[in-house]
Amino acid sequence: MTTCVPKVFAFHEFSDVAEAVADYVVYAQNIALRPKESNNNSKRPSISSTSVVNNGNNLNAPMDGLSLDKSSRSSSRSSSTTSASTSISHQSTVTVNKLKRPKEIRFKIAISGGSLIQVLHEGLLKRTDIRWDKWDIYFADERLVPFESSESNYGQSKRKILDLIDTEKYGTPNVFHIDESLIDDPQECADAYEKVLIKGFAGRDSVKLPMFDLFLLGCAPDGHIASLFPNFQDNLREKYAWVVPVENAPSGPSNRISLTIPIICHSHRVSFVVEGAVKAPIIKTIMERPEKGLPSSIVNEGAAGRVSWFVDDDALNDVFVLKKKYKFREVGSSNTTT
Ligand SMILES: O=C(O)[C@H](O)[C@@H](O)[C@H](O)[C@H](O)COP(=O)(O)O
Repeated sequence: MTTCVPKVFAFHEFSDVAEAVADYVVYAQNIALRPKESNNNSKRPSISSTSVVNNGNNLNAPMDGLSLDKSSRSSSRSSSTTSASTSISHQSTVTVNKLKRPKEIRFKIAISGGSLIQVLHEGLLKRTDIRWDKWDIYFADERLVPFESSESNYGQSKRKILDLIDTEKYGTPNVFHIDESLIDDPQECADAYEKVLIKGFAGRDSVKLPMFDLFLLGCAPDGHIASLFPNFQDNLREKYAWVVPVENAPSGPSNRISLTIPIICHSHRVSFVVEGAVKAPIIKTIMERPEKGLPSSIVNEGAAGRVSWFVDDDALNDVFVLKKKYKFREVGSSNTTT
């Protein structure tokens, strides 16, 4: 493995980490939403947007009128054939075909569990420039426990972030969580979540691999990221599956599912958020000994140039790495290239 040096943004305090991460999230959001939005708005057919999961309540609703699933697409095709007999419906069919149903631009983000949820709670909820109604939120991994458990990544993010959004003001994000009824069967659960991803990204990237605008990860003291553990080589080497089942995890709930390394590394941006002295030894290994092949080192290498670390000074104690000062953007700005 070659040595890849990611950007490492260092902070004195936890609250500074939270503010910078929130700033970076908004920056990624603005980049994702800005470029094509003005092009598409004028041409967009009047098909209204409906959430897949509004705060996680309904996984089966259609994603939105502009990103139809396969069955919806084929039914719209067949209705265009049958409606060709009247000039009005023919006209509207032609219009829709001409416009090729431009996809609504969404900000697609994956988040992990653990302390990251608290970081996002502190950083995001006070921002006034988050366009929550444009967010599609997925989970980097999930512990297979009931949502009401404090160990559930979705459950925690719902309680600490999603339920606290002022949705009257900012709208409601689409939230894509696992199927809670499958928590006793990791393989089934992983397969079902992969289907959720396929549906959510259909058409966007030809579904070769989903491309998240931002993939947010923590890193545990044992070196696991998402639910990819250092010694689980099969999972770390997985090339084809987007989501893998994890059994007998060495820490926390033993059954989990996790998005895989190729999905993480295919993201536009990948950020690690790590704080606390307890993390210093593992950060030292990740940064100084990439040849050990810890999951984070694999991502540093696989997504080279797109990886940033938001770390407090405690977690960087005795770590030999070039620290950068994080430069806050102006609200609404997306004019930097980090
Ligand atoms: O479900 C999980 O286990 C998490 O998604 C995991 O990958 C987390 O990010 C790390 O364990 C770090 O957690 P802490 O930040 O709480 O140490």
